[in-house]
This record gives sequence, C-alpha cells and structure tokens, in this order.
Amino acid sequence: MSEIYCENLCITYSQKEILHNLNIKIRKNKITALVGSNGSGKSTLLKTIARIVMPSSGSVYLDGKSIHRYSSQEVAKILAILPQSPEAPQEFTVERLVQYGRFPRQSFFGSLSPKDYKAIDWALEVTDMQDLRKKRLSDLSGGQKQRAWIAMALAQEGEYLFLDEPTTYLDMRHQIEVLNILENLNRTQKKTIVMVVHDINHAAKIADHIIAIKNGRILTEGNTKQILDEKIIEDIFGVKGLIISNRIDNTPLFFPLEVSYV
Ligand SMILES: Nc1ncnc2c1ncn2[C@@H]1O[C@H](COP(=O)(O)OP(=O)(O)OP(=O)(O)O)[C@@H](O)[C@H]1O
Repeated sequence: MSEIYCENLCITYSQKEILHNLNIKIRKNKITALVGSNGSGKSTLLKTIARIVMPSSGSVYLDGKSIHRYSSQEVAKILAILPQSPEAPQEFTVERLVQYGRFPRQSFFGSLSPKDYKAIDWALEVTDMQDLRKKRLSDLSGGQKQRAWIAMALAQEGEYLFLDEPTTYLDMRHQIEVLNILENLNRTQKKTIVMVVHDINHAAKIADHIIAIKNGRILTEGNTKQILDEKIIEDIFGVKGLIISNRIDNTPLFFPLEVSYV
C-alpha cells in the first residue's frame, strides 16, 4: 500500500501564497474530509496532493519520493481524482467514459484486455450503473452522471480516490446515494478516500478524519467527535449553531442558526 504525505507544502498563484506550510499525512484505508469556507484552499490542496498543481515550496511524497517526479501515468495507477466539474463530450456513453479510467493501465496498442473489461464491469456494478452503461451522458440525471464519473475513477483501480465536492448539485437522495457508495468502497474495498466536502454533516457521516482548512492553513483536524463542536465550527465557517444528537445512533449533527461576526 502506497504512502502519501506532504511536508511544508506552500502553493502560490500569481505571486500570492494560497497554502502556507502544510504538513499532512493521508491516513491509509480511511476516509478523510477536507472542510472549510469558500476560497480557503481545499481544492488547491487536493489538486496538489494529486500532482496536478506544482508546489512553490515543500513537497508531496508518494512512497518517499516527490510525487512530481513520477509520470502522470505512474500516479494514475495509484490515485484517481474526480475534479469539481468534470467534463466529457455529452454523446459519450457511460461505458465509454468508464473505459477512459483504464487509460493509464492500457497496453501500448491501446486495446482493452479482458482485465480492463473486468475492471469496467466491476466499476459499473459498484456504482449501480450496469443498466445505464449504454446511455449517453446527455441522457443522465445529475446523480447518475456523478455515479458515472465515480465509476470512471474506480476503473482506474488506484488505492486512492480523491473527490472534489462529489455531492454538489445533487438532491438530498442522490447526495446520500453517493456518500453510501463512497462509504461502501472504503469499508469493503479498503479504498483510501480524500474528499472536499461542504456539508459538515456529510463529513461527519462518513469521514474517519476531518481536516479543517482556513485561509490556507490547517485550522484543526480530528475525528468527527472532535470537530463537531459549536466553537470549532464557528471558527471554521463563521456560523453559529447547535450540535444535536442523531437519535438513531447518537452521532453528532450540526444545525446552523446564524452568521457569526466575531
Ligand atoms: N488557477 C488559479 N489561479 C489563481 N488563483 C487561484 C487559482 N485557483 C484558485 N485560486 C485562488 O486560490 C484560493 C483558494 O482556492 P480554492 O479553489 O483552492 O479554494 P476552495 O477552498 O476549494 O474554495 P471553494 O470552496 O469555493 O471551492 C482562492 O482565493 C482562489 O481564488
């Protein structure tokens, strides 16, 4: 199992430092949620860990070597990233999209092997997309589309799955559906998942570890019980509210009340 961590990570855009000196170790076989207000640097952090953005100083290490010294194909065999608004030609079928997930593993001749077909079938099965595999992306609902993209990322068969706001734009039912798929993937396949999530209750529902980013720094990190705290959430999001208890399993939930101006 590969190991990913970052040391003294700084990111600069147009001479402005966005992320300042971050040290993070990704917990293997766990779900980590990155939370924080708009513009705090969550997506930038996710993209840097996934080798898409180059740090201005510090490094992301994959098995002890800077991730930026691996080829993109080597990295793609280990991690798959689903960006915030992925795009593909709308006439693509689900199957065709998912096939692209096999790209880093395909032979020089680019033809799909029985192993590729097996991985594609598995990814469609896990995301409950088998019946929709011949449908065009243009004919899918938002929730189905998101599942198709998750299937594509899964077909890569990496140990790590990085997702940027996978539940955004989905209605409540589809949000829960996607969270359940991710939770199952982690619990049954031991996938290590790192996801940017806006809804703190979603993070609390499935994450083993929550990292709160504020102004490009780690404000705090911990498990659900440690982070689901009225003062901490006010600090992260600038919102006052109440921690209430889910009467089914007593897990904490945050109920927002008002904007905090402190
Ligand atoms: N390519 C870019 N060039 C210049 N500045 C950028 C670029 N991408 C992001 N930024 C800036 O970096 C900061 C962090 O952005 P980022 O998208 O990482 O935040 P975020 O926490 O993911 O926000 P959101 O929750 O709104 O998606 C913001 O101020 C943003 O404007």
